[in-house]
Amino acid sequence: MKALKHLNKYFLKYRYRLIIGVFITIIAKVFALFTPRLVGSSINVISDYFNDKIAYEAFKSELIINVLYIVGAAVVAGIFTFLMRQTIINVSRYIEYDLKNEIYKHYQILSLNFYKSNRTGDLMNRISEDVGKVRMYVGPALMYTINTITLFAVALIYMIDRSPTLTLYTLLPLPILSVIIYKLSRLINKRSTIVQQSLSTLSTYSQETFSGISVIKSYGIEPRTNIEFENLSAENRQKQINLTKVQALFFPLMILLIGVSNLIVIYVGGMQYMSGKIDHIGTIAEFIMYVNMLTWPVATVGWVTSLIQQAEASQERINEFLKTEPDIKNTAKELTPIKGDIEFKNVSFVYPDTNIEALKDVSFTLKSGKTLAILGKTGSGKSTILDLIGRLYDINKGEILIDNTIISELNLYSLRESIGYVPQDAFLFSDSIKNNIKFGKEDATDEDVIEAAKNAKVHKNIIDFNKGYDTILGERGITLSGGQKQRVSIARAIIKKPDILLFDDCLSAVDTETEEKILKNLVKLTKDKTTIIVSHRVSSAKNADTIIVLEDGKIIESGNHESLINTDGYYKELYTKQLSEKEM
Ligand SMILES: Nc1ncnc2c1ncn2[C@@H]1O[C@H](COP(=O)(O)OP(=O)(O)OP(=O)(O)O)[C@@H](O)[C@H]1O
Repeated sequence: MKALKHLNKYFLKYRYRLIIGVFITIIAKVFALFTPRLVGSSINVISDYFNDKIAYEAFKSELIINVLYIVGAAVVAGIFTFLMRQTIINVSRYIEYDLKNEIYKHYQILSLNFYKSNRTGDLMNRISEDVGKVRMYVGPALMYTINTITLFAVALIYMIDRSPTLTLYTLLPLPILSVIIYKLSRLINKRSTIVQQSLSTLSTYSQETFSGISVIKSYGIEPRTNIEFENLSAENRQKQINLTKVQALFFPLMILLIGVSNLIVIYVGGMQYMSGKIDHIGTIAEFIMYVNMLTWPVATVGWVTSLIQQAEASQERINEFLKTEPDIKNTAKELTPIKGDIEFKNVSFVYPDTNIEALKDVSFTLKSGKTLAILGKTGSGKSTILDLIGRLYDINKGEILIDNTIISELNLYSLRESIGYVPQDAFLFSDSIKNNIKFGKEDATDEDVIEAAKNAKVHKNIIDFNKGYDTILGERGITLSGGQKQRVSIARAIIKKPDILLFDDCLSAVDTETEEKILKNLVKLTKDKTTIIVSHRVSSAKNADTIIVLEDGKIIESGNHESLINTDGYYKELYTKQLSEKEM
């Protein structure tokens, strides 16, 4: 129960609703238990009439009054049972909502590394399935526990009042029932978890094949994927059948145990009536009703126990993430406006998850308003430099200074707010093109959006779509070409008018002519902004104030276009090669 303590703050938050819920439950049960008493006394009236103890008129009026009471008690119990669900189950929905928000908010502050070391499916599971299991504890488990306690307390008073011996015999099979249901519930849960796991494998497999459908089709491997799906599906079917087997045992077992209890009541009650230990025959009917009313709550004790165990395990998994601290911490509480001077002083960086040393002793200075181009082979560490400027990771050695302040001492949100980042792999949300561009600046007007799209040379493409800027993009923007996606992504960054602009090889899918036009616009737009362009093309780098060439995490060349084409090395080689390609 230690993990579940996390929920106490929510119980406290909704304490008034819960207290009302408890009262309502008690009232509902008290009224529900009137029925057996009234049925018992009705049978006594009938028996008295047949034994000539009362006259016909008295018999008739007493019976009618009893029937009216039964109807009245049932109506009141029904209304209060409805209200019981409306209070306690509603509270569980509120807590579920709060807990989901708490987890989501926490996910948002966790660092990139957390997302690298945990699978998306796991993150999703903890916020959906695990929260769902915890809700069963704060809702149904709590409600059934109050229900059972109240029902037992009230019923016991009534039963002992009628016959203590018969009460003992009636209650005897109930603990056995509870233990059996507990064992069965555990088995059901175990098998349900196995079914859930197999379902999630099945859906992950289908999701992946749908996302990669073009690869599957172009390689003609549909039959192979069909067989694999069929195999996974068959495995799932078998697991579902195994689950159904134990589920099917649940109700027959209940019926069997209720039957045994009823037999005991009839036999022991009958014997006691014959021997005169029970005065009225109606008591036997009353006890039969108690058995039927108490069996389900007793069965729920076993069920509730296993619900609590599951909730405990789920909450433990949730707490594990909630307790995870972000690797990147914001130490400056005050906002720190950024001008845009960037300096790397002997920076070395090792990725914590792979231990790859991506940067080795890298130093450069970039004054605010100037442009730096970074070139180098794949895997040489270009994107890593951009990630470090956005403080997606903290460095292991050296110093990164922004406006002469160590990056970790700046307010994290001010730093990121001042950056417009265009990633290598353009990611667009399943939303309209307009909203995807506005993502960079929520209060942007339609004119701002159009201007940004024009500067990114994507406006003409957008207005060619039937719905123009309102065109909805599918998952990962599948309706756009690679180059169009890159340009929408550029528009998203420049609309923000940030002080620092980071372009990570974001013109790779654009033809050289469009690239030229975009670069021309960027020269105007980035005049007074610190800009870093990562590229594999000399054409993107040549206008930069400084160019650095990376190899294996180290700077091997640096200078400007003029100086570098006059020095033998990677840049000159690339320039000559790309120039001859252009001439061809
Ligand atoms: N998130 C990461 N976790 C672990 N290792 C990484 C991560 N990102 C990059 N690396 C490794 O760090 C090295 C530098 O990668 P980086 O992405 O900075 O290269 P790059 O020059 O931008 O490459 P490209 O031109 O292909 O984009 C590579 O060896 C890469 O495998």
